[in-house]
Amino acid sequence: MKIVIDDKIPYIRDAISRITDDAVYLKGSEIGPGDARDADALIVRTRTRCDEQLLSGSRVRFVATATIGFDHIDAAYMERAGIEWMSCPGCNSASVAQYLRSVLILLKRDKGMRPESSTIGIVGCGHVGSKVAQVAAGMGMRVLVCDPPRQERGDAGTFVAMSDIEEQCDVITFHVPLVKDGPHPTLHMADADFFGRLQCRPVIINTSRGAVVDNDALLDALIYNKVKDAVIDTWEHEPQINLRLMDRAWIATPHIAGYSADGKANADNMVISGLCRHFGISVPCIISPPELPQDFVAADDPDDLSLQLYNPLDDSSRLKASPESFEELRGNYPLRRESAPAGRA
Ligand SMILES: NC(=O)c1ccc[n+]([C@@H]2O[C@H](COP(=O)([O-])OP(=O)(O)OC[C@H]3O[C@@H](n4cnc5c(N)ncnc54)[C@H](O)[C@@H]3O)[C@@H](O)[C@H]2O)c1
Ligand SMILES: O=C(O)[C@H](O)[C@H](O)COP(=O)(O)O
Repeated sequence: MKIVIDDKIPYIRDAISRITDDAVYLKGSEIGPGDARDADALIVRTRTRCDEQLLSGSRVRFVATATIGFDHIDAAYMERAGIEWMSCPGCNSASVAQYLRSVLILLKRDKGMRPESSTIGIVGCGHVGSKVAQVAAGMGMRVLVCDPPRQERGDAGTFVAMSDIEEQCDVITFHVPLVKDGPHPTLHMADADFFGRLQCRPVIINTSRGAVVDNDALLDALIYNKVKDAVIDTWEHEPQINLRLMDRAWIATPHIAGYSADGKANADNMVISGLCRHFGISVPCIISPPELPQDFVAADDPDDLSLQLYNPLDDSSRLKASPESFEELRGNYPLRRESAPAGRA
C-alpha cells in the first residue's frame, strides 16, 4: 500500500512504517497529481488542496487530514469520486483553548483588562469555542455565545445574536469553520459593516480561518479605533500575509494556535485509526507526544504556569521579526505541551 504523507506531520513515521514500507513524505504544498496517481491513501494538512485536480484518475481511495478544519477538502468531489475522507474533529481544540487562556492572561496583566467586569463574545461554540467559553468563565468573564446553527438545532445553552456580540463585548473571538455558502456563511463575517457596528472598542481574536475576518477591514478598524487590539493567528492569503496588519496587531502568530504536541499526537492517532479501519488492518501503536525537558520546573502561580507552558508573545515576536519565514516557523515549531508533567506542577 502506497501512502503519501505531508512531511510536517510530527510523530507519525514509526506508526506508518509498521503499516507500509511504501510511504512517501512530501512538502504539503507540493503534493501534486503525479504523487497521488499511484497512491492508495493520502495523509495531509491544510497545505494540500484535495480536489479533482489532485485526485482525478488516481488510485487514491482514502484521504485523511490531520487537522480540525477541512476547507481544503472538496467534499462534494470526494463524494462524487467515491473517495473516503476524514478530518480530526476536536484534535487540537485544547491547544487553541490554551492559546486563548494565555491571551486572556496577557490582556489582564499587560493591558489592564479586568475579567470580572469584561464580556467576551464567542462566535462559533463547537469543540474549540466551548473550551474557550469555560476558560473565560473560569477567569470570571461574562460569556456571550453566538452560534446560529446550534441554536437552530435546539442545542442546550444560551445563545445570543451577532448584534448582541457587536454591542456588548470587550473581547470577540472567532471559532467558526470557513464556510462560503449555505444558510450560515462565515466568509468575511467580520467585514467593514461588522466593525462599523461595534460599540465597546473590543479586542478582536481570530484563530479560526483567515478569511472569516476581512483583513483589510480589520486593519482599517485598528487605524480608526473601532477596535482596541487584534490577536491574529489565522490570516487571509497565508503565507503572504498583510504586513501592515501584522505590524498593527498586538499578537500576530503564524497559524499555530493548534500546534501543541498533545494536539498533534491526537491528530496522528485519529488518522492512523481511520486509515487502519478503512484498509481493515490493526492499529500498530498509540502515539504519545514528547515529554517536556527534565529540567522543566513548573511555576506555582497558575497564570505564571500557563504562560510558562505557552506564551503567544514568543511566537508573535518570531513572526514579526521574520514574516517571510511564516511557513518555516510552522514547520519547525518548538515543543509545546498543554500541561506540566505530573509531579512537576
Ligand atoms: N488556528 C488553529 O490552529 C486552529 C486549530 C483548530 C481549529 N481551527 C479552526 O477553528 C474552527 C473551529 O474549530 P472547532 O473544532 O470548534 O469546530 P466545530 O465544528 O467543533 O465548531 C464550529 C462551530 O461553529 C458554529 N458555526 C458555524 N457557522 C457559524 C456561523 N455562521 N456563526 C456562528 N457559529 C457558526 C458551528 O455550529 C459549530 O458549533 C475550525 O473549523 C478550524 O478552521 C484553527
Ligand atoms: O484546523 C486545524 O486543525 C488547524 O488550523 C491546524 O492546526 C492547521 O495546521 P496545519 O495543517 O496547517 O499545519
